[in-house]
Amino acid sequence: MEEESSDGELGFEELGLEARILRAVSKLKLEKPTPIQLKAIPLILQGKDVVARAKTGSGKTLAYILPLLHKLLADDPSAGTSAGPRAVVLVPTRELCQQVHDVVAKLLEYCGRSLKVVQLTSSLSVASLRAALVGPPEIVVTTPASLASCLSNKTLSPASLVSLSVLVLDEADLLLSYGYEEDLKTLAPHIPRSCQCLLMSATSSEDVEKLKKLVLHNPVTLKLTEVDGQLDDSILPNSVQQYKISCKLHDKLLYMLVLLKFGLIQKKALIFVNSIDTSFRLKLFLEQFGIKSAVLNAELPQNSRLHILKAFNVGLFDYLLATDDCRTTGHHAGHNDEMAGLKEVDKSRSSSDNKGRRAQKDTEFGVVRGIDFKNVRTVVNYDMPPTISGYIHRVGRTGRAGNAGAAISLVSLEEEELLRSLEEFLSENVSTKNSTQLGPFPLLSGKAIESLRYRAEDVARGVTKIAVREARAKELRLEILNSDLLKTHFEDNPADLELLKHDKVLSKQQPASHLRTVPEYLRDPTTEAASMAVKAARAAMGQSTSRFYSNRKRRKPQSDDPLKAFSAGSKRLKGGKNDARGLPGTLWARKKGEKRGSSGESRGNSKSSNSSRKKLHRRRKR
Ligand SMILES: Nc1ncnc2c1ncn2[C@@H]1O[C@H](COP(=O)(O)OP(=O)(O)OP(=O)(O)O)[C@@H](O)[C@H]1O
Repeated sequence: MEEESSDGELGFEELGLEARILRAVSKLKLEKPTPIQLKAIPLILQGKDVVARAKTGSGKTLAYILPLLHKLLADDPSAGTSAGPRAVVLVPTRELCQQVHDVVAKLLEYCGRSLKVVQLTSSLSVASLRAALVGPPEIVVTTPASLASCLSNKTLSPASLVSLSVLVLDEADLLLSYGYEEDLKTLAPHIPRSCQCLLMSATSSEDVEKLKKLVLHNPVTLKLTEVDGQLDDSILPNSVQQYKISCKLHDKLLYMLVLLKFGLIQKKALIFVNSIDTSFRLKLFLEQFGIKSAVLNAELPQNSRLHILKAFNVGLFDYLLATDDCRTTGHHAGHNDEMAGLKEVDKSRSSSDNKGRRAQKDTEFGVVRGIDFKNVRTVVNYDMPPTISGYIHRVGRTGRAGNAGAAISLVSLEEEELLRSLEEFLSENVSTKNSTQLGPFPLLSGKAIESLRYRAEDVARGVTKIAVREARAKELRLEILNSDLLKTHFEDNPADLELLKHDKVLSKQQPASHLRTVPEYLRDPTTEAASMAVKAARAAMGQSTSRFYSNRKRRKPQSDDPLKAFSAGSKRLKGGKNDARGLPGTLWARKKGEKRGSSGESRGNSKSSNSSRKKLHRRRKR
């Protein structure tokens, strides 16, 4: 990789990790450490407190987990059991608890030694917390609130933290904005002085500084800028191309329809909206045109959310409409401070109101922040996020681990101010790399938009406020009904993801069949060529090797990008209309060997799950 290429050809073997970990890494099919892993792992192995700041999707999780496991595995098993956990990983959301827990569990399985890892979240009863802490487990993954409540309700005695040898604050830039300041202050005095503390974050902010002071001792600070001694200030992966589309607010449904119906964006796509109602409006609208999608928001029960994330990750549906928790209704952050967005968020959440909010709403939930979505090729901002940090976290859900991705923002007149601030921020804070600029989206022609306008406006009129309210209530009812059953069912059959469909049709009326296809007379040859370009790009999979896998310097020809090679204003693709060879080496090609719905999870163990399946189906029919 050009900008992120790292120290020569160093591999995991040269970082000082022990053999069992190296075996696990190779089973995970990781070829080379990412830049942040290269820098952080040796320092952590030396026992230093480390603050690691690296962009979204850069592999920070393994940067701390691998040396953490090394340290625990190296301990003498004959030394007897310790009073409490040896390592605690603090994350801001339950989804992240699950994610980090799963990564650790997988590695431990491959390492072949039975260290115990548990996750503690506030959804667990005191009895379940007690059961989880029996042993005690060597590794606990939790939110600050859950750990603090374990201490206060005595499920974990403060004295047992004396055996703590590693504490990790993951997604540190989010921990305070999620309202955990008081919890962290409660925990800090119980952390032994000898405990090694690690702080991982995608961005820097006053919050990160505060946390650093609260728990770290004389840490080494790593910023991506310092990796390789190269100037790389980007806070977003350079493999993500950013685009903007200006349109009227009431035309957003139409624009979205054109992008999806004409296949102008690469799947899978994560589409962000700022309110739950908007996500249902969009869903109801799209399903009239035969385009299925699922919604994800903080209102859904936790089991459903986890299931939706898993189903999306394995490719059971292509479009996920996510309402993220922007935590502010105010305007964007000032552009001079990188994390001003988060500060603004903080102001809106004084610590005194955190407890109240937690009771009303599931605040251990962030929909997407830090979540490692697999193979998301496009992020769409249907609504512009109200803060710059929100933009960075959204866009960071694509282009992960050096894969190619695109971020497209639909910008209405009302949102132009936000866009201006964002662009100003990017130009002031980010180096001149092309990926940091928002260019016009080239595959969309005025003709394509007008061709679907009449139909779109007609259907949009039918998606009334009442229809949205009903669909939202129906979805919630169904998901609550499913939630408990999902829990027991998936404990027994974790791979049985297809059992529930999250992209089911919610409209009362079945979509009209004539809206599913675009008739010949509405088709626009230029847009069809653009659509073919996208398809060809997708078909040209296997050409793109993750940037992290290669330490060799690679050239990235601009013309490899179909969005650059093609403009809706021109009639032809450079390199031939249907010529997949002339298409995307980088931007839109899928990762080698990647197949739809085959991210390593099988499609279900049908025998053992038949009765649960029937039960679930009976419930859903009712
Ligand atoms: N050395 C590696 N080679 C290839 N892929 C890797 C490597 N290390 C991690 N990955 C993959 O990169 C993806 C992103 O990693 P991770 O979730 O740790 O990113 P992150 O830096 O924590 O991002 P965020 O700040 O958004 O949470 C994951 O799918 C992970 O499996």
